[in-house]
Amino acid sequence: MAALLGAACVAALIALRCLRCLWQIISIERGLRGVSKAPGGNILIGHVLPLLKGTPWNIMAAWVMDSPPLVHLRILQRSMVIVGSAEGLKRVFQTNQRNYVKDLDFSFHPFLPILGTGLVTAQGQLWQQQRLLMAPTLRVDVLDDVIGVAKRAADRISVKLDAAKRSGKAIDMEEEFRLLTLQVIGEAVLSLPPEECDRVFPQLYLPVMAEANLRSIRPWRAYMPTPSFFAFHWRMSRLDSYIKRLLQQRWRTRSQRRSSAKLDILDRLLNAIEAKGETWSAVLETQLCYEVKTFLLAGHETSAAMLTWTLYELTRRPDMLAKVKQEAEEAFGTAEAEPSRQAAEQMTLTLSCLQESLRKYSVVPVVTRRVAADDKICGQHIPKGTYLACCLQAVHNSWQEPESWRPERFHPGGEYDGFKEDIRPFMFVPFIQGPRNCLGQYFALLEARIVLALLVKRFTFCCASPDPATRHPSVIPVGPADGMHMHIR
Ligand code: HEM
Repeated sequence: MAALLGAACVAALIALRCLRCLWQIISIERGLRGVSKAPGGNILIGHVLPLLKGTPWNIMAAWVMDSPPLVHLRILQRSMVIVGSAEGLKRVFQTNQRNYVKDLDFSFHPFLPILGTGLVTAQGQLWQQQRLLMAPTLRVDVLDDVIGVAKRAADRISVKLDAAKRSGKAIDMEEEFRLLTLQVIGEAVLSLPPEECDRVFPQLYLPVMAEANLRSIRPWRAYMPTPSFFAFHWRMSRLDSYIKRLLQQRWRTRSQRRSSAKLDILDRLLNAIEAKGETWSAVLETQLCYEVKTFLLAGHETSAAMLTWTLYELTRRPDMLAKVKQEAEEAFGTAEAEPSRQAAEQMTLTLSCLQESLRKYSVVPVVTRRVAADDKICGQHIPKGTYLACCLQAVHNSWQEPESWRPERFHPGGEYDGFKEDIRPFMFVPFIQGPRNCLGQYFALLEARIVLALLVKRFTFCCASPDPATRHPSVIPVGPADGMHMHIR
């Protein structure tokens, strides 16, 4: 009798939860009545099937461009609104930024075992605290050193390119840029030698990221005890031990390192922590481990994709390539000395090429958020609990002839300058905008300017991929679908 009563209680609790969930769905859906609905959904699973018919972010961009500025859809029980205009992004990223939190239970969920409470996935006070601590290290202090780190990486890749030139074999520049950007971030953050980066990261870090990406589309992989499940946990624990060992050693030797000429990002971070009067603890160690993995994630594939697309586009615009080479000659000279920060920052034409690739290819096509309290976006009511897909790609595609690659758009008096002043920063959002914008944007653009300038100065690249411009259908950051094979002359 007692067992029966217990079972009835459990069943009643489950039923109550289901009813509550249903009520939430109904009230959010009713609140979104005024927002145009995406085509093709059904009552049971919402718009899952139409989204699975192609690349989800391309489909979302097409929907919101057909019915701007907002489109409403449902993914299983989650009501979502696609935001596809600069005005809408301004509300979410800046004007009412605090109301739009990271959706840790949905799109970020598969990455939480890796990123934990690192900066990309942190919320509230912890985020604010960590952002304040880290912003100076990435935005100001380390930038002078990035020039040398990037130049050394370009010198190393040049040895490989020379070998490819002699052999006549095509080389996959996407893969090479991925290794290069990992080496750059490994050296800038942890002073890791390149061989160590090449040894550790492809073995431990890249496979766990690949598994997390797979879990985004097939969430059940996180719960099924398959060989990949166990391999993921084994690699995670080895990666964490490796990073934590480095952290402990650094903390012990921090006073000796302080007098050394070159401080890396970790040195600067530890100095800032010590200056706050903090002592070493397991909590601090775990937080720093998350931050290191966050830098690795945020800082390499994005930059690699930007470099790959820019190199590809330059092979198709000989006039622009000649100007980029000219700029490189001026910055580096024939002796190829390390340029000053000022000289590097004067490579504005190279910068416009990188910016135009970020616009055309929307390397990060969409970022997601959750609405903390009822709000209005572009005059439409958006209820608490709604998920947002901020469609950066839709905004980038609303420029004139969006598929054409024209760095001139970013030159003084170009298309970018022509946008109304109040929305201009939200018409170009590869790094988003506002308080949660990308902390590594200056780092990434400086690194890429140095690498690109040196490579086009030294080599001639000819595309060997049959279909190089096709974007990867399912992985963010978006690179080419099948690598970027090039012959070197
Ligand atoms: C072309 C290269 C890059 C692109 C396109 C890019 C893009 C982005 C975007 C779109 C976000 C916002 C994500 C969101 O709010 O959901 C972001 C955040 C972030 N990025 Fe980047 N990123 C790049 C390079 C880098 C590099 C090189 C680093 C580190 C060295 C970095 C570190 C970060 C961090 C720490 C955040 C989190 C900021 C916060 O939430 O306070 N990124 N990035």
